[in-house]
Amino acid sequence: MIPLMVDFTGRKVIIFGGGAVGARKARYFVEEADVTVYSRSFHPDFSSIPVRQEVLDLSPDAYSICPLIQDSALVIAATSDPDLNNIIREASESVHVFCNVASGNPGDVFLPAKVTGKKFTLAISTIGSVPAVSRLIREEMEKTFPDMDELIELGEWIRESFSTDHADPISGQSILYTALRDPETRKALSKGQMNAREYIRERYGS
Ligand SMILES: C[C@@]1(CC(=O)O)c2cc3[nH]c(cc4nc(cc5[nH]c(cc(n2)[C@H]1CCC(=O)O)[C@@](C)(CC(=O)O)[C@@H]5CCC(=O)O)C(CC(=O)O)=C4CCC(=O)O)c(CCC(=O)O)c3CC(=O)O
Ligand SMILES: NC(=O)C1=CN([C@@H]2O[C@H](COP(=O)(O)OP(=O)(O)OC[C@H]3O[C@@H](n4cnc5c(N)ncnc54)[C@H](O)[C@@H]3O)[C@@H](O)[C@H]2O)C=CC1
Repeated sequence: MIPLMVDFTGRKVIIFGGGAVGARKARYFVEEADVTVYSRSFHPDFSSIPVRQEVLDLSPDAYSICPLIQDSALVIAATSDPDLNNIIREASESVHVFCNVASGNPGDVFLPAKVTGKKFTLAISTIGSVPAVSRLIREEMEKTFPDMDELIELGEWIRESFSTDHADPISGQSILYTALRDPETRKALSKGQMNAREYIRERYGS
């Protein structure tokens, strides 16, 4: 399994199954992708998720599923019937489209737990074994890096303000590398961007 960040803008995501799990997956993609959900019933959460909802009783044969997924970027098999989900997975494979499977044989795509800010995304996965651990790690990351966006903004400023050949005399590493690892930087940052910049100018400025 190889992690990637994928741009789904303008891409089609097809979800089969409109239960709680289908709704969670729809919410995961809806901000970016063009999402259609096929199901014979829809969870109430769908009333607040702007996706195309198609009422359909799916029969367990790949031939009827293939036309629905042909030009999609990702298929999600989230019905409550693992056998049907497996058939959706096989249909996806036959038209060379990636497939995520909620229950049944594992698909070839897993959805991670994620922490997202303005300038970053952290994704955590146990590749299907214990999703509760992914959630635990996600919560730990949120506690450890509440200032991630601030840190990135500071990093951008350091890169603009110091030339790349200006190394820290003590560590010999670049200012960017050293200042981001300096615990005093994080302390200063907790009092604001200007405070952190002032600290870095004093500590690392030439
Ligand atoms: C394979 C995968 C499907 C996929 O690829 O989409 C999958 C499958 C299953 N999840 C199940 C249960 C739970 N899922 C969670 C939570 C999350 N599950 C997510 C992803 C994934 N879940 C993918 C693998 C990701 C990985 O490996 O890390 C997260 C990360 C993202 C998301 O989907 O939102 C989200 C964390 C969100 C957050 O950050 O909070 C919790 C914990 C909780 O909610 O507290 C529980 C209960 C405890 C437990 O069982 O661990 C069950 C058993 C169903 C049953 O039989 O009851 C299955 C089915 C099976 O395992 O067969
Ligand atoms: N991947 C994950 O993160 C998790 C997966 N699961 C598994 O995901 C599956 C779905 O879970 P829920 O959404 O809670 O189930 P659910 O029963 O609430 O929803 C299933 C949906 O599939 C539809 N459906 C089933 N057969 C159909 C058919 N032949 N044609 C058209 N629509 C059909 C139903 O109408 C319903 O809308 C379950 O097998 C569950 O064990 C459960 C928890 C977490």
